[in-house]
Amino acid sequence: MTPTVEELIGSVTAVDGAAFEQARERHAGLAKPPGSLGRLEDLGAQLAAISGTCPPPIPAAPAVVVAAADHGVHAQGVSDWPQEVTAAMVATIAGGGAAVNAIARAVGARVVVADVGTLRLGPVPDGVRDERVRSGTRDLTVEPALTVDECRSAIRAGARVAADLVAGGTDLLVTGEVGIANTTASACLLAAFTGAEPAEVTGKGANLDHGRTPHKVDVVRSALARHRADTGVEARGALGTLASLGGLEHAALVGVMLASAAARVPVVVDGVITGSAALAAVALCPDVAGYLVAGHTSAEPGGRSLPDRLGQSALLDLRLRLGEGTGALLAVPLVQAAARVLTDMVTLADVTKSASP
Ligand SMILES: Cc1cc2ncn([C@H]3O[C@H](COP(=O)(O)O)[C@@H](O)[C@H]3O)c2cc1C
Ligand SMILES: O=C(O)c1cccnc1
Repeated sequence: MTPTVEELIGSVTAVDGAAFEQARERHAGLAKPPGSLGRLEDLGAQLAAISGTCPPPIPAAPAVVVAAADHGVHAQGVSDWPQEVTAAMVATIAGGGAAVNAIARAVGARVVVADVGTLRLGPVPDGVRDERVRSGTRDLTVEPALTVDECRSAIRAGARVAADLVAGGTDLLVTGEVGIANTTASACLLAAFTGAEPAEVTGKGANLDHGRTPHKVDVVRSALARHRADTGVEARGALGTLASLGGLEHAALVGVMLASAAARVPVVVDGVITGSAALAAVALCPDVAGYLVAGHTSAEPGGRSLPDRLGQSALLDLRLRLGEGTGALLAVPLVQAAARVLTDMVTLADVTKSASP
């Protein structure tokens, strides 16, 4: 039985501050000038806090969950791509030919693509996990994109996928997504959860014609106005806000993050889309924040929203703006290296012992 959203939230405990301090102390004594491994030292300490052990386990079996769904807001002309591209990309990922597959192979990660709500007439193809909640969202400029019940179902779907992976040995989760028009829903979530102005978090997504970005900003602004007039972010709470403005893939990724955190498994977060889902997850369950690693800084305008909220610098900045989990996957070797440093290195005392005559 999949836990309810409240049960999922209740099963997440804060990361272990004592293990964090132990890792900090260990780093100070390793065979290097203290602090010289910079961001990698912070990451190693975070991994220790997540596992509650120092040294932390070295992640050996990473997996990316690519959650896929369509968006009613596409009707507002916010993407230059037809919605059929979402289902086509899902099939491409299942066939192993997308960017996420190439990069996952390079870093030794498993790829799981889950359809949580693409527009499709036929059955979900082989190799795609069928977790469909409904066919796309409603137009979020007109009405809430999802009912709270639909949002809960999508969160639970994502949690099921993550829990199954963890049960099968996955020890590092990576978030990915596809969904034409989902950078618009993401901009709405980023603005709602950070208080940023729509123009600060709305970009060209998958190459929206430059002249149409101001229209996309207007769409985000009117969606936020509609949402506030409906009931307001405060009144609806994090779940209501996610349902009102988010996509099925955003909600599913919230479930992935909750279930991973509940299992004390780190989650590497990708760009603005999975980042906006992460902001929703943290708003729903603040203890999730300790389990999240900002994989890279997306080149989209909202690329720094999640790293800033987590108080982290993202691990990579490669000017990526694709999604699918690509940037987060590229950061996987850094996560493994951060754990390995704490496991493999000898201490400064060992070095000075061997230096003495
Ligand atoms: C062929 C193709 C592959 C993609 N893979 C990820 N995205 C990315 O772009 C989409 C969001 O951009 P927008 O909001 O502008 O539609 C999402 O599917 C996202 O995953 C893709 C987009 C396309 C076109
Ligand atoms: O940062 C992302 O996740 C992103 C940016 C543009 C298009 N698709 C995804």
